[in-house]
Amino acid sequence: MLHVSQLQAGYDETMILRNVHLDISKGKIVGLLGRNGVGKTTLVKVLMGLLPVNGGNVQFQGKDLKKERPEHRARAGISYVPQGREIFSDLSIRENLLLGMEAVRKSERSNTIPEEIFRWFPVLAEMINRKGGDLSGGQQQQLAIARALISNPKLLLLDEPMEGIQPSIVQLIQDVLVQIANEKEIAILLVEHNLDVVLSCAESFYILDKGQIVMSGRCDEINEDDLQKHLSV
Ligand SMILES: Nc1ncnc2c1ncn2[C@@H]1O[C@H](COP(=O)(O)OP(=O)(O)OP(=O)(O)O)[C@@H](O)[C@H]1O
Repeated sequence: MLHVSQLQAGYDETMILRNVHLDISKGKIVGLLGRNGVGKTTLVKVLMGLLPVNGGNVQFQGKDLKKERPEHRARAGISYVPQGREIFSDLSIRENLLLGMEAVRKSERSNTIPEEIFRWFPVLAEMINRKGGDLSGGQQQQLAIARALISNPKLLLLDEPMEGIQPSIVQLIQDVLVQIANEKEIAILLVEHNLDVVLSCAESFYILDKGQIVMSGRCDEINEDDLQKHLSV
C-alpha cells in the first residue's frame, strides 16, 4: 500500500533522512522506532506532504505521491495524528470530530459521526458536548485518533500517540488500533519510543538511527539485544 524507497529529505540545507525505505501493507500495523531526534517525525511529515522529498520514491497504492499536496494525500486516504495531538480546546468533542470531515471531498461530507467511532472510543460519546480542553491527556489522544478516522482513511500515521498517557489508556488505544486494522483493514504507521507498545500491537518494525533505517523485521522474530543497540541512549 505504501512503498518508500531511497528517500532523502530534510530541512533546507540540512539533510535528515538518507536512503530510507519502508513498506506498509493493507491492514497491518508497522512500528517505527528510534531514539530522540533520529528523524521519525521528519519521515511522517514527508509522508503527509508537509515536507518535500529531495530524492527517492514515495508511492501510495501504486501512485507517485512526491508532488501531491497534503490535502490531496488526505483525500487519497492518508490521515495523520501529529505528536502533541493538536485538538481544539475551545471546540466541543463533536465539533473536533467533525473537523476530521475536512479531509473528505465536499460532496461526500456528512454531519453525522459514524457509530463505529463511539464503539471504539465510548468515552467520546459520553462527553460529546464537552469542550476538548475538559478532557484528560488520554481522552484527548482518543479524540485526536477518532478525528483522524472520521474520513475513513486507508493509512493512519500516528506520531507518538502514547506519549504522556497513563498505562490503562495506552492499553485501550493499543487494543483499538489492532481492532481497526483488522476490522477496517486500515494500515497504521505507529511512531513510538516504547518498544513494548510496538511489540504488543505491531506486526513488523523499522528502526531509524541518524536518518537511516538500521534494522527492520517481524515483531515475532525480534532479537532484543540487537534492537537495544539502536534504542538505548
Ligand atoms: N523545523 C526544523 N528545522 C531544522 N531542523 C529540524 C526541524 N525539525 C526537526 N529538525 C531536526 O531534524 C532532526 C530529526 O528530528 P525529528 O523531530 O524528525 O526526530 P524524532 O526522531 O521525531 O525525535 P523525537 O523522538 O524527539 O520526536 C533533529 O536533528 C532535529 O533537530
